[in-house]
Amino acid sequence: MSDLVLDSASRWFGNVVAVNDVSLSIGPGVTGLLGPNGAGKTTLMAMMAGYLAPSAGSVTLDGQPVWRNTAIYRQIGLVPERELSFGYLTGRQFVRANADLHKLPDAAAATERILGVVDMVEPAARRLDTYSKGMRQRIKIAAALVHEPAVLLLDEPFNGVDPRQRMHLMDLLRRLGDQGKTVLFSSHILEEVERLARHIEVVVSGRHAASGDFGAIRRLMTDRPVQYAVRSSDNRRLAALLMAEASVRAVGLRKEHLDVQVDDLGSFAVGLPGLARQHDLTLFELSPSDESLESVFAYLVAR
Ligand SMILES: Nc1ncnc2c1ncn2[C@@H]1O[C@H](COP(=O)(O)OP(=O)(O)OP(=O)(O)O)[C@@H](O)[C@H]1O
Repeated sequence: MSDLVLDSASRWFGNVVAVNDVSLSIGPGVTGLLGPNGAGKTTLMAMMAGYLAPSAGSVTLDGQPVWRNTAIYRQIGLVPERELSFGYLTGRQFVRANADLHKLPDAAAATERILGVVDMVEPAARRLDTYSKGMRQRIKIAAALVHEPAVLLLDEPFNGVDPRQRMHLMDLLRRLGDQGKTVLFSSHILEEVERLARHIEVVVSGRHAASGDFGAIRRLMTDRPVQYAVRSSDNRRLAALLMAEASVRAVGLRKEHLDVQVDDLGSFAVGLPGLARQHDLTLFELSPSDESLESVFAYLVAR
């Protein structure tokens, strides 16, 4: 099974609400936790791993509360975003220390086994401070998996990792998901999440904003109204023409340009040049005015 369930979970720090009334359920396979910086992803993962108590609501694994539950800690591995602070240890010593902390009956064998899984047997004799970013991620994953937990949580595992190592890491996580582990990784990059996750949970400003497979999330993001700045040889006349277009939701006449809110991006972009030509207008500029990821997320929250 291995279902992680958050039920109206909140976490605040003084008067900062980092996680606000989040309810969601994460099962076996790979799930992506998508959200912009500061959305509360790290706080959510710390609560899921039992490192932080929820201020309200609950976090359970297969019905058991995670917080202060040693039996449940054995079922969970967390790969934090922060860098390793034991650069003087070899990869093998670092993983072994984690095996010892878990009091594994054969810590040496468990260490060798997991070094093999993450493909780090050969570099394991070297010090951590000689590793590339991708290798550091893999050794952190080995340390989080050495006790064979059913759940693996990874905070921004691909940040700063080069493309080849990223593929390697993605393959590893995919394999773990296929083996039936519950794998949850956070990211602020939609493309990254789309490539790997069977299921996506979106959080924005501490709130749960959306949930679904990548098709559903992509549709939510591309079907949203988009605002364009348009400049032409006669903005006033173009505004009147645009108002009659089905794909246009609103037009604002500014000093130098038009703000055009578009529902259907595809047909607007295809139709605009023809419309201008037909009425002898010249287009000088067509540029999206709110394409930041933050605005996409803001739309999802406001729905
Ligand atoms: N220990 C803390 N004390 C005070 N505020 C905190 C603490 N931890 C997190 N916060 C605040 O809670 C909010 C969510 O932070 P969190 O780190 O969980 O977000 P995030 O989505 O992981 O972002 P990032 O990817 O930038 O780390 C932020 O406003 C942050 O400043």
